Amino acid sequence: MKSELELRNVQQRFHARGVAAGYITAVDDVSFTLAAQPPQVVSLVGQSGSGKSTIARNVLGLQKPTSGSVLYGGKDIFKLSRAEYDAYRRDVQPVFQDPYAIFNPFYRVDRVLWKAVNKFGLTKSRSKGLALIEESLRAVRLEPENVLGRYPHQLSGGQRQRIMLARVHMLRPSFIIADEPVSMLDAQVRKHFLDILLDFQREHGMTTLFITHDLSTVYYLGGEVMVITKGEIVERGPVSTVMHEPSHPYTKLLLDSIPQPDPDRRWTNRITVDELEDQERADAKAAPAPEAPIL
Ligand SMILES: Nc1ncnc2c1ncn2[C@@H]1O[C@H](COP(=O)(O)OP(=O)(O)OP(=O)(O)O)[C@@H](O)[C@H]1O
Repeated sequence: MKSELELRNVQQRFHARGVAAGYITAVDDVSFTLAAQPPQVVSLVGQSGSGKSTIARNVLGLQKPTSGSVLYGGKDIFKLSRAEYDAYRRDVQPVFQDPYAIFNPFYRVDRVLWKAVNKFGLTKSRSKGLALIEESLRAVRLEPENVLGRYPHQLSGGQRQRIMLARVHMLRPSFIIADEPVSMLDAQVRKHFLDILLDFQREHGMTTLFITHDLSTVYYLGGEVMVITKGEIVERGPVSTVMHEPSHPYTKLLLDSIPQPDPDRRWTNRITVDELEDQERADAKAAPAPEAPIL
């Protein structure tokens, strides 16, 4: 049975100097569910510092929330048995922004793929392992002879990212947690990467949580989107609805801040959270005063 990933009232605080409380709340009472079936793409979009990566780290079990829980198949991931944890680690796969940090510069890139074959016991035979690696490289539109045997610095950023996707393809997880995976890639390579994720959804039934600050990427992927600001998810819905009829003022500001590719229309709408607060204060002032309670 395919599992479900759920965040239930997750709060993440970090100690911080120079703030009165002595801590900041990076993630504030966040709850959402990601279903493995039907496979879906859910984007989590928000500005820098809004808490996106912290949520990714919570989901991946890299950071235990201060309170609340992360559930996989209904069980708290921080309380899994060894065997359950191993199953979870295989079924929920990360893809990060900078795969260069994951590759060891002294080893050929093949090692990352062989490690997955061996760690998860995909096959014991070397020839079958190689066949699996080659099949997965082709699935992410890489020619094995062009990448195998090379060192990480001999590949482009887009090729390194696709090697990480080949690893995902071999493991066939139910969930991919992709944290800003395309922000360092140019438009063409970015599109390739997103198309592969969409293939994974359609052909292999994988659900992706796609973390980004870029609304055009969210638009391209489709599916659902969750909008986060200051650690709180303020809106969730189908991408087309949220983009065309945003219900939260922050989402409206985020949409207004998309640069226009028109040289005659200069992009002046820079968005800041302070600006949002100013606008909220102005709205509050403009709103009619609440009626006096009838005593
Ligand atoms: N380990 C940590 N210790 C202290 N503060 C942290 C830690 N990790 C994150 N933070 C703070 O928590 C807040 C949310 O950070 P987070 O990295 O989750 O945001 P983000 O939306 O992913 O930003 P970006 O898009 O820039 O990566 C920020 O104020 C950040 O400085």
